[in-house]
Amino acid sequence: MTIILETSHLSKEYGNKRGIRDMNIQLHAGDVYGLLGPNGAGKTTFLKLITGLIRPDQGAISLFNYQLPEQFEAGMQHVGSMIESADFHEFLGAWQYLELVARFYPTVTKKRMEEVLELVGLIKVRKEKIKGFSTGMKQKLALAAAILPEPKLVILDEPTNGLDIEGTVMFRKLIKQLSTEKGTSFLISSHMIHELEQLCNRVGIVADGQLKKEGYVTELLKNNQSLEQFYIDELELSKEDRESA
Ligand SMILES: Nc1ncnc2c1ncn2[C@@H]1O[C@H](COP(=O)(O)OP(=O)(O)OP(=O)(O)O)[C@@H](O)[C@H]1O
Repeated sequence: MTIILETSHLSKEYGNKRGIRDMNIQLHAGDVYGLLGPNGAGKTTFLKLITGLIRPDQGAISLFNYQLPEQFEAGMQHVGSMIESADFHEFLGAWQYLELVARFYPTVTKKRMEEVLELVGLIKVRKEKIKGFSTGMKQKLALAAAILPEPKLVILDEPTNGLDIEGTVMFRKLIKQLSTEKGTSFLISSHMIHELEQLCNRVGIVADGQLKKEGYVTELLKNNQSLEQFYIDELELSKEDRESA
């Protein structure tokens, strides 16, 4: 199995002593890996470290065999990401925004830009200014930008936040399609357990800034009635550990 992302002992502590500690995660090519955890567990921090938005205090990140942060650009060339609510230039139209993103990727054509807008359901409003977009529409545009250069790995932080049912179904179909037809790998953070159960082949449970457990969804489901039950049991164990420490 080809390892496309590996973190070892990745740690980041904010001024308030919160953050993540000793996160060791491996992603294999073709994985749809779900990072599950309650609010404040450290999921976004982990994804920000991998995408270079913040720097680690300790630990190593290898992305497509490039070491971060030293070889950041080379490592990120096959990665598309959507971390927290995208910060858009609101005066631009959706099409103009994608044109701006496309400047970083010489291989992206106008046809590809139309294709991604069609995929996320924004083709009809491509000329409208982002200022007038709803949260869900902005989320869809951020997703379009993340998949625009046909990356090998797509990193998505809470991607269905703000999406309606139709948008959520679109998002799920898109991930399945890209993963089965193009072999795209995904790293997705969410607390929507049912969503991850349907989408992912592997999940990691994060709580209190640490990776508490991980495994193949099929394996986890063998011993548990549902991923939800497994998740609740793991969080309960982690709470007991904390209380007895
Ligand atoms: N810039 C920051 N400064 C100080 N503390 C921070 C900062 N960003 C995050 N934290 C803290 O670090 C911890 C992990 O936050 P993080 O945003 O990574 O969690 P999360 O699992 O993504 O949560 P959620 O599901 O609510 O988005 C939290 O306790 C949070 O309060």
